[in-house]
Amino acid sequence: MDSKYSAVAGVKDAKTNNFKRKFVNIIENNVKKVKLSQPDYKLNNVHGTNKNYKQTIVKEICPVNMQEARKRLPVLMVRSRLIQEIRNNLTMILIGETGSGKTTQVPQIIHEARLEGLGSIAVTQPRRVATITIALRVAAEMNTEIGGYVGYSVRFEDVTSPKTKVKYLTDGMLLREAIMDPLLKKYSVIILDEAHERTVNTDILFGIVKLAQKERIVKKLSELKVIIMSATMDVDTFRKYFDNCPVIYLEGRSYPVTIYHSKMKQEDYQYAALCTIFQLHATLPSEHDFLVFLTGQEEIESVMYNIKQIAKEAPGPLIKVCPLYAGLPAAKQLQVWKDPPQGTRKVVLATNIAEASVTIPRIKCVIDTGVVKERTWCTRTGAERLRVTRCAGAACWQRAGRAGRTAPGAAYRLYTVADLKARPPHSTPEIVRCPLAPTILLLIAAGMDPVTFPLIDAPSSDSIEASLVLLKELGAIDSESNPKLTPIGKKMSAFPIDPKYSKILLSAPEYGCLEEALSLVAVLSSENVFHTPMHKREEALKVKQKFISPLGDHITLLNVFKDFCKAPLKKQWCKENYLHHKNLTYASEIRHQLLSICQRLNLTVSSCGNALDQLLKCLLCGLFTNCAWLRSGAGGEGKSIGVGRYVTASGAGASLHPAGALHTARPLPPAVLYTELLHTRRPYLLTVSAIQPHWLHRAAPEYARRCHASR
Ligand SMILES: Nc1ncnc2c1ncn2[C@@H]1O[C@H](COP(=O)(O)OP(=O)(O)OP(=O)(O)O)[C@@H](O)[C@H]1O
Repeated sequence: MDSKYSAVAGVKDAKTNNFKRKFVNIIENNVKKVKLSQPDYKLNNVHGTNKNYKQTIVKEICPVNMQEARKRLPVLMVRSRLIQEIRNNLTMILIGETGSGKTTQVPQIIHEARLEGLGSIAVTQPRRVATITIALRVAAEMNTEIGGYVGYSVRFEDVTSPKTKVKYLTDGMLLREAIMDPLLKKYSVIILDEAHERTVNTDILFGIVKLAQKERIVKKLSELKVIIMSATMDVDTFRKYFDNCPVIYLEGRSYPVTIYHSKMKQEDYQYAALCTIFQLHATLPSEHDFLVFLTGQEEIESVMYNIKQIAKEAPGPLIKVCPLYAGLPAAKQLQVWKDPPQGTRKVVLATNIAEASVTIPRIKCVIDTGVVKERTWCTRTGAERLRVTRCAGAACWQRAGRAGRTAPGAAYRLYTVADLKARPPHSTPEIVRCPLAPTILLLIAAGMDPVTFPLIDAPSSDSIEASLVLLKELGAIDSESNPKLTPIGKKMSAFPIDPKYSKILLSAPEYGCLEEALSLVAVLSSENVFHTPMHKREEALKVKQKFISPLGDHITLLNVFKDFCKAPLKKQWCKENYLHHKNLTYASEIRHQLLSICQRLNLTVSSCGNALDQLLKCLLCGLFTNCAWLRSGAGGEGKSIGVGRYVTASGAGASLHPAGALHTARPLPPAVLYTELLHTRRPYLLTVSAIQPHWLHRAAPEYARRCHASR
């Protein structure tokens, strides 16, 4: 709320010189001016699982003069040299400025020179939205339909065909393909893009492709070329890891980006962002769209609300605000690529999902707050901590690189030059700060040894051990040393979801509740279904009451999903009930896919009807490590750490989240099952249900014994 008031105060200031004096000062000047030209557009044909939304954005992704623009890209200037290098080397690192054409052009260059031979080209991306938009762009550039020669594959959506030669896919999807075929035989070229991001999946893929290359030589199979790409990566580390492979530096970028730095430290980055937006808004033409980097959904919604309020009074053209964050339904994410009506400025408020790879045409100004919300995991307590932290230098350069892609641009950094210099150049790899059980299961399923697997940066042995213990207790592996998949582990790895969730599905027939378990796991694997707009918060919470179950959040979610499935006019129904229509639709698509895997595995699909405690018992089979007990004394006791009314099995203190169904329950249940333990300002248990403590013994006897012994 504070930010709202300070922002509105900012508007009042904006009408006085006070505002200008205050915020013009934050910028250091260094301007270049270049003329812009406006492209005209045509609509291309696309197909996919959701035709409509892709058609609405494709015209912005594929302007008619695209081929002209392509020719000017720096990567095409060195086309023949690049072809030669790729021919001569099995592995290479390609470094080129943001926007130089690596992601969209290198696969095309390879394909045009037929370097892939009979195989195909895989290009990985860390993020879904980038994967889809880039594939659409490349299909248009190659004048072919998406899903034909060019396709993409993201979780729960595969738009490829046997014809596909250039396939964009998320790193997670390529990892899943590696389980089925660790030698990745259908590919002759694999491009691992945005290597600097160091997601767990990409880090594992580095090892997988390295091993596959060697193995294919030993087995006298066709060779596998590997290209590692980024604009901002730690070259020495990668080069060493890839046996001193050659590094190709690509000079030049599409258009210049002028960088402005704040002259002084900004105490409130949201306020500084708002002021910068309106300062630029008052002076720049409406075709200059803005991209503002913020840290998360709540912050984006709050800034969005403030912009809309301020815009009513501020000088300048009309404003269209577009949010862009991971939890937003895919179709809404893609709306960001749509041009606003003429005379209107688009202001995109994004998290770091828009930081790398993407090109949003018309973005001429990037406003970078310099912060990111980072998730870390504590091996000992199993708690995930979400905290806002300064992003690494590489991320700052990536963000600036989102401007200057279709015309010259500018990046306004709300932090000082000294601050930038003090930042670590690269972020800590995800693999050393995340739970590893899902990844280790995939590695074992692909026949690899998780302990000796070659990694650039190895996670701590504690972290690997904790994950192996969890997999053993889930029944996925036979032992922690020299682990092999059990029959149930093999089935678990068939599902593209966390092993805790696949264990729930595999246990459900025993509890007669697979119908309900499928719905719930689908909803939990989708994004947040509740829509709580800031300005209608009270009303949204009131409407939510009708779904709330005294048993807790899981059954509440199930109630929502069941009613959604029954509603004849789903969109309208969601609107009236403050629910995200797209996220629920996505959940039903996920359910559909999970159901077909269950049917393939011959699982009995039946319903537990009103005996919903069966479902909760079944949930415990996968989420048994996520139990918490009510503290006996007000201040807590024993070995618990931190604050909160509950203590988890690992001794972490936490409170029920205020948005949860059990928050106001009295008396509070003595034991609960939670889906997530999240540490934001304080530790919270998220998506919580009441359970009976003795259920744990049947659901996970081995764990219950260990847990009992240590309590
Ligand atoms: N959707 C799009 N709309 C308009 N232009 C686009 C689009 N996608 C790509 N381009 C153009 O192609 C250029 C090259 O994009 P590409 O993603 O290949 O660059 P890159 O070198 O991989 O950049 P990064 O390192 O930031 O990922 C962009 O700068 C832009 O001019």
